[in-house]
Amino acid sequence: MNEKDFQKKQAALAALNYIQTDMIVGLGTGSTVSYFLDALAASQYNIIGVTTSTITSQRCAELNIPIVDIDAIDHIDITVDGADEVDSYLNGIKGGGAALLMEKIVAKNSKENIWIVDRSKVHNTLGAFPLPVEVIPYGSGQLLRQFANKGLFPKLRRHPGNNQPIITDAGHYIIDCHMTTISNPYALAEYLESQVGVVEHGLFLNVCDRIIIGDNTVEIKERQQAHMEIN
Ligand SMILES: O=C(CO)[C@H](O)[C@H](O)COP(=O)(O)O
Repeated sequence: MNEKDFQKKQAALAALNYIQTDMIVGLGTGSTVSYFLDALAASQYNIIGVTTSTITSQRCAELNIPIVDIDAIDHIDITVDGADEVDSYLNGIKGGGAALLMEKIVAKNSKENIWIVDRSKVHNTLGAFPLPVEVIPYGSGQLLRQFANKGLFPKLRRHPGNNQPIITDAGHYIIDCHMTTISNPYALAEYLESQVGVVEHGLFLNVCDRIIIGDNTVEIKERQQAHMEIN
């Protein structure tokens, strides 16, 4: 196991400390969450999961973790998810695994959100990781043009093998915006949310309550209060 995977696993194991029997647990998507699912399946906790992607549902089936439809429950106690990048305010970029829409729906309906990450994902400012934006296929070429004019350096995400556009679980495309630095994530989120054809974006602002950074010694940071950019 390489250093990054070691850190992911350490963070995932530490997240188990926040789980209690009978909880309804939101289950994110990605390789870090996969370590968490392994740990959860091996634990004594009797939980019900709410999944954020087909792939996580499949992993739960393999591991015998019971899951429930999000609309069949009235609350989610806690969600454990990964992230692609996190800043010092615990804001983040998600969607590297194309699951950002369901991840955001589950997160917004959770009483508490924990992100588990390796140290390479923690930066002062967001933008090093390309920002995924989930869009309706119809008119996506127009959005690509608008985003380019806005200086967002957009690129339609395609399968490396056949070069076809990636289709999300909800049937949408992903446009990755390669900006390098996002100076005002709040303004960018507002712009993206105002564009017709944009379904959701990967900026998760004031969502994460606690981040667990895996390392030889696990570091845990808690969000103190909502952070708002003042223009
Ligand atoms: O947002 C996500 C999927 O849409 C993942 O949480 C994110 O991509 C992190 O993945 P990994 O744990 O594999 O690095």
